[in-house]
Amino acid sequence: MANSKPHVILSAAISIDGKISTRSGDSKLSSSEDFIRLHKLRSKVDGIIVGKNTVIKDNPLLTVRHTKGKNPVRIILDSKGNISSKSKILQTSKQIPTIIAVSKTISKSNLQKLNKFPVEVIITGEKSVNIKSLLKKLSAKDMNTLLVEGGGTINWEFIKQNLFDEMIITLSPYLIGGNNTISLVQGIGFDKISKSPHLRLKSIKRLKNHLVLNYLKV
Ligand SMILES: NC(=O)c1ccc[n+]([C@@H]2O[C@H](COP(=O)([O-])OP(=O)(O)OC[C@H]3O[C@@H](n4cnc5c(N)ncnc54)[C@H](O)[C@@H]3O)[C@@H](O)[C@H]2O)c1
Ligand SMILES: Nc1nc(=O)c(N)c(NC[C@H](O)[C@H](O)[C@H](O)COP(=O)(O)O)[nH]1
Repeated sequence: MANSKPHVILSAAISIDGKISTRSGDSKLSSSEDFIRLHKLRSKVDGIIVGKNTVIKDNPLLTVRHTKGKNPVRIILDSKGNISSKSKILQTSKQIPTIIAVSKTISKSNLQKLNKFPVEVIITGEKSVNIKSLLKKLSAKDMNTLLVEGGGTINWEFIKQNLFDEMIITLSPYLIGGNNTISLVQGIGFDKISKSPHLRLKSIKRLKNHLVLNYLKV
C-alpha cells in the first residue's frame, strides 16, 4: 500500500551568504562534480518538484544528463498555469513525464494551453496549489520519494507546512549579496528560532571547495 506522504528531500546549492541566485537570475552555483551528484540523486527519486519562477528564470529540463539513469517525473507548481508554451518543460513533455499542478484560479485559456501538451494537469487548492493534497495524490500514484529543487518560495512552503523530511544543501564558495536577491528560504519566515524545524546533520561531503550538507528533520 502507498504511504500517505512521500519522503520529501529539499535540494539546493547556496552561496556562503545563503543566496540561490544573483540579482540577474544567475543560479548555477554547483560545480561539475556537484551536478553529477545531483543527477545521480535525480535518477533515484520518483519525482522532481519546482516552482513556476524557477521554470521562468532557469528554463530547466530537470532530467538526468550528467550520469546514466531514469528521468523522474517532473512536477511544476504553477497555480495559474502561467508557464510558457516555449519552456523546455512543455516542449519536452512528449518524451519526459510531466505534471503541472495548478489551483482553481487557473483561467480557461491557460488550461487549454497546458492541455495542448501531453502533460497531466492536477488541479488542487483554492488560490495557490495545495501542496499537502498534491503530495497525497502523488503518493497514490506510487511516487514515494520526491526531490524539491526550489526555488526559495516553494522551499518556504514545504518548511512552513512541515512537509519535508530531509535537506541536501551544497554550500558553494561564493558571496552574492543584495537586499533583494533570492535566499534558500523566502516567504515571511519564522519570528523565533524555536519555531524552526530541528535538523540533525547526517553527513558532510567535500567536493573540492564545495560542501554537500545532508540534514534530516528530527
Ligand atoms: N541555486 C539553487 O539551488 C536554485 C534552485 C532552484 C531555484 N533557484 C532560483 O530561485 C529563483 C526562483 O525562486 P522563487 O522563490 O522566485 O520562486 P519559486 O521557483 O519558488 O516559485 C514560486 C512560485 O510558485 C508558484 N506556486 C504554486 N503553488 C504555490 C504554493 N502553494 N505556494 C507558493 N508558491 C506557489 C507561485 O506562482 C510562486 O510565485 C530563480 O532565480 C532560480 O534560479 C536556485
Ligand atoms: N543543486 C543545485 N545546484 C545549482 O547550482 C542549481 N542551480 C540548482 N537548481 C535547481 C533548479 O531546479 C534548476 O532549475 C536546475 O538545476 C536546472 O536544471 P537542469 O540543469 O535544466 O536540468 N540546484
